Amino acid sequence: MILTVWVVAGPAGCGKSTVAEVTSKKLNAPYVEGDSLHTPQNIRKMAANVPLTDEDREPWLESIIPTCVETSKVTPESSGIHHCVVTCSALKRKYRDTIRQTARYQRDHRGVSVDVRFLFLTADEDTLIERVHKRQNHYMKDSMVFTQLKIMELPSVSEQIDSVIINVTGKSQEEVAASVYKAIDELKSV
Ligand SMILES: Nc1ncnc2c1ncn2[C@@H]1O[C@H](COP(=O)(O)OP(=O)(O)O)[C@@H](O)[C@H]1O
Ligand SMILES: O=C(O)[C@H](O)[C@@H](O)[C@H](O)[C@H](O)COP(=O)(O)O
Repeated sequence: MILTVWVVAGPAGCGKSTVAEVTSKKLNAPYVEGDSLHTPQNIRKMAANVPLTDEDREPWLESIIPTCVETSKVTPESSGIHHCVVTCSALKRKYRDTIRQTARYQRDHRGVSVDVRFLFLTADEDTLIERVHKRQNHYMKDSMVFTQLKIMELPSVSEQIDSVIINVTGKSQEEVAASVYKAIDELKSV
């Protein structure tokens, strides 16, 4: 049994939730909204325009894979290939490495084989600001985009084994979906 977790990553407004829905339909897989895994303290901080520290992010990042395993209802006895989709900004290499590490932990200590794949969405600053501004009922303010872009590290060449970068600037939702399907095919075969 293998569970592939598709992490739809990138800064606020890049289209994570939109792409996660498309990916979840394409793979007939459950979809976990990563923002729902934050502690109330983290949400209060972000709503007050205070960027999270790495210490704040750690328990959140560590909860991503276990939540996907639980949501997918896979156990060491399950058979076949399973998929789960989750949104998580995962802006820095070390955040993605934490997610990769928690996947290895599932295999080594829980007997559940988890592969992680990152669909990393990026867009120019103006696009992100405009989209976050339009988002309703969300705790993130548009100014948080600036701090996110400051710390963001696009997946490096050495991460190409499990990650694809998709620049969504100027692309319609249909064009983004087409790029996502292509990336899924590429990453399925590694
Ligand atoms: N390709 C696109 N072109 C234009 N608007 C988009 C596109 N993808 C998403 N949006 C819109 O941008 C806003 C942010 O998208 P969302 O999926 O919530 O991003 P995120 O989850 O990364 O914050 C939403 O209003 C959404 O409808
Ligand atoms: O779409 C968004 O509103 C953001 O991407 C949001 O998901 C936020 O990024 C995280 O909740 C954690 O914050 P960091 O990106 O600072 O780790």
